[in-house]
Amino acid sequence: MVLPTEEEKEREATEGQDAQVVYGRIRDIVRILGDFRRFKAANRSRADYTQQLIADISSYYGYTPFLAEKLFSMFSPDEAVAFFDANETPRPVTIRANTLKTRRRDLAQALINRGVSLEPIGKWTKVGLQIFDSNVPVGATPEYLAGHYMLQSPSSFLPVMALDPQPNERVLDMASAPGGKTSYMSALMQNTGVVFANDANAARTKSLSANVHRLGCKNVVVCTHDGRQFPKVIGGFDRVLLDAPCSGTGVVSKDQSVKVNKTERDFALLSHLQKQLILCAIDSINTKSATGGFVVYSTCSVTVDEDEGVVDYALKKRPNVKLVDTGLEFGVEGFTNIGGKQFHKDMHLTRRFYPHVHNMEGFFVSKLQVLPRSVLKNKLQQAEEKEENDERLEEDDNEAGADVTFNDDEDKALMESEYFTLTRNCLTKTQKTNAANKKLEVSSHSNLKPSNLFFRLLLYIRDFT
Ligand SMILES: C[S@@+](CC[C@H](N)C(=O)[O-])C[C@H]1O[C@@H](n2cnc3c(N)ncnc32)[C@H](O)[C@@H]1O
Repeated sequence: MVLPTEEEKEREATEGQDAQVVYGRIRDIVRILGDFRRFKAANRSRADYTQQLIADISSYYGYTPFLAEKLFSMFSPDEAVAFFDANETPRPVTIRANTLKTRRRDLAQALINRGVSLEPIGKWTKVGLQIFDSNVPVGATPEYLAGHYMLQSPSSFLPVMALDPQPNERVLDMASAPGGKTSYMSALMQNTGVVFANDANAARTKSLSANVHRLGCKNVVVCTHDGRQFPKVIGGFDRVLLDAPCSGTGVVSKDQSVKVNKTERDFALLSHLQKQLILCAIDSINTKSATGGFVVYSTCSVTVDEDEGVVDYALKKRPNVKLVDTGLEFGVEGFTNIGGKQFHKDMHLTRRFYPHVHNMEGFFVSKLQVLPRSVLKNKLQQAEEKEENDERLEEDDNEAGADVTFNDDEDKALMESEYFTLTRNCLTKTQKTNAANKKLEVSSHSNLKPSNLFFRLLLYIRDFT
């Protein structure tokens, strides 16, 4: 073992003191920004303090200035610091009981007998257990090797609970390795139907296959395609989970490299890929599914560009898709607007999970229902008809004597009206449009006599030939 030199010890001590000073300043600025009028110094603006705070967060917690600012901007200053603090603390170790092989109660008893201290995670899950302490490595107990449980973070239960796959369905897990969610889906479907577990990374599908075998999932087909090849490869699914490749800003406590290894360009490329994948996920749905028709889009990132930004894009590109309730009991509502960006009004139905709020990794979960295009067509038709009707009513309001029923006398009056007194060449474009609208309006009246119709037709031809 190499002992640190006196010089190294001194440097460490100085750095420690420096860090304490920076953390003290972070706390001070948060307090000042919390009641700005009361605490601010005379010559300093809010922007000054905020800039200093972001610089201090970047240096104290070790994020690139770009990422520190990106994450900071999503929260109030005090919540931001709570978020950055929580990323420094490891999350609890948790496992999911595999109901294909055991019951949670039996598993808990077996592990307690081996000297594991544990408790159910919470009321919201019937399969999760939190491990507090253990005399044995939980990743190598006989129960683990026999496939009675999966080491899995609670946040990764949530997309599967939202997807709610049913027995006998046909389900796609588009980006599935190493298979925590695939195996949970398989269990919820009681080993019936089929789960296509896809991942573009062939190396990662090895651990996926190993987990599928260990956990006894017999309804899983493992495949290795770029998700963007769906539904060309295979489509017609009742449900699709897209647990998308992401920057991992929700799992910093597990992987500290996220703090420094993503540039602005990486974020742009990722959200572009996520947008392509979500459209493929939507297009892989059988819109006539009797039981399903749902896509769940989730990420382990908290950045808006990878979450609400992607869902909003999908809603714009696919008008036959709507956001629905995730069915999850907790979580913070997704943003309908933030930093000058406006998202779909239903974005509040999506759910965000944060380490500092929920003591679990940061996660985003959204659930989309994909409707048949015929429903969309009807909806569009109805919307169009409504729009036409509204326009017509508006015009009626604007026109004197708009409520016209036609008879011969009125037709006579009309003959003497603007349509006949103006020559065609004198009509402006607007007048022509008005004239055309009037004629279309007239033609929709049911009490027109054939003679009147003929007369109208003459008018129409006159204006538009
Ligand atoms: C967040 S991880 C999935 C975790 C997995 N759902 C689970 O619960 O164990 C994202 C996965 O996306 C895969 N991936 C990346 N690009 C992809 C693409 N274009 N198509 C399909 N999968 C992709 C990665 O290999 C990675 O395994």
